[in-house]
Amino acid sequence: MGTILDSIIERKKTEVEVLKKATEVFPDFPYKTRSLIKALRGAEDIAIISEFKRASPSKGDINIDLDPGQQAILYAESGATAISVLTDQKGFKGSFDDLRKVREVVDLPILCKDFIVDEIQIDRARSAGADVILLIASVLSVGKLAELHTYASSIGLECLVEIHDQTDLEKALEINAALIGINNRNLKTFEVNMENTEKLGPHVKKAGALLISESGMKTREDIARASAAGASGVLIGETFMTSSDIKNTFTQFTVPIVRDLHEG
Ligand SMILES: O=C(O)c1ccccc1NCC(=O)[C@H](O)[C@H](O)COP(=O)(O)O
Repeated sequence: MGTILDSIIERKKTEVEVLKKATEVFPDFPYKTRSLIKALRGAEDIAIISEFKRASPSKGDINIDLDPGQQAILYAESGATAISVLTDQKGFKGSFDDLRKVREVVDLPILCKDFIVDEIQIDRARSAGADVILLIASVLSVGKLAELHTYASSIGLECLVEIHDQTDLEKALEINAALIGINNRNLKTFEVNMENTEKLGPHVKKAGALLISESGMKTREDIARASAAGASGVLIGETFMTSSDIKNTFTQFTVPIVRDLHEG
C-alpha cells in the first residue's frame, strides 16, 4: 500500500494535468523577489521561518479558521525572517488565496510550501507572490529536481531543496543546491526526530550550502540543537499556529547562530 506522500504526489500530477488543460495563465507578479538566501547570510541569530498551516495529514486540524493576513502581520512584527504558506488544499486546507493574502501585508520572503512536480506549479507560485519554492528531493528524480531548480532560478525564485535521508542529500548536492532543508519529519511515517538534522547537517555544511532545519520544533532547546548542527534557520508551523503568545514564542526561540560552523 502506498503512503500518504505517494497519494499527495499522485493528486499533484492530476492537478498539473488540470492546470495545463485549463489554459489558465499565471501572469508574472509585478514585484522584485525578496531573497531568503541574502537574509540568512546576514543574520546573527538563527532565522525563523514561521509557517501558516491550518491543518496537516499528521495532525488533522491545527487552527483552520485563522486569518492568514493577521497571522502574517504577527509573524513579521515578532521578527520572522520569512513566512512559509501551505497552499495544498486537500491535505493542509491551504490555498493560493492564503499566500496572496500574506503577500499583500508583509514584505518578507514567502516560501510556497507545496508538492511541486511540474513547472506550471512554479508559475502559479510566482504569480501568487512567492519568492521561494519547496522542492522535495524524495519525490523527484535527480533530473527533474535539476530541471525544476533551474526553471525556478530562471524566473527569479529561490529553491529550498528538502531532504530527509542520505539518498536525498546526494540528489541535493548533485544539483549544487544553495539552500537545503532537512526535514525532521519522515513524510512517509510522520515520525519526527531532531537527530535527523544532527546526522545530515554536517554534510550539508561541508558542501557549503545554507541549512534550514524543518518540523517538529517546540522548545528553545530544539532550536539550539538545530543551531549546533549548523542550521542558519528553522521552519516552524504547528508551534506558532497554536501559540497563544506568538511574540513570546519568538523571543524564546531567538538563538545565536553557531558561527564557526558557518565559516570555512
Ligand atoms: O506536517 C505534516 O503532517 C506533513 C505531512 C505530509 C507532508 C508534509 C507535511 N508537512 C510539511 C512540513 O514540512 C511542515 O509543515 C513544516 O516543516 C513545519 O512543521 P511543524 O513545525 O512540525 O508544523
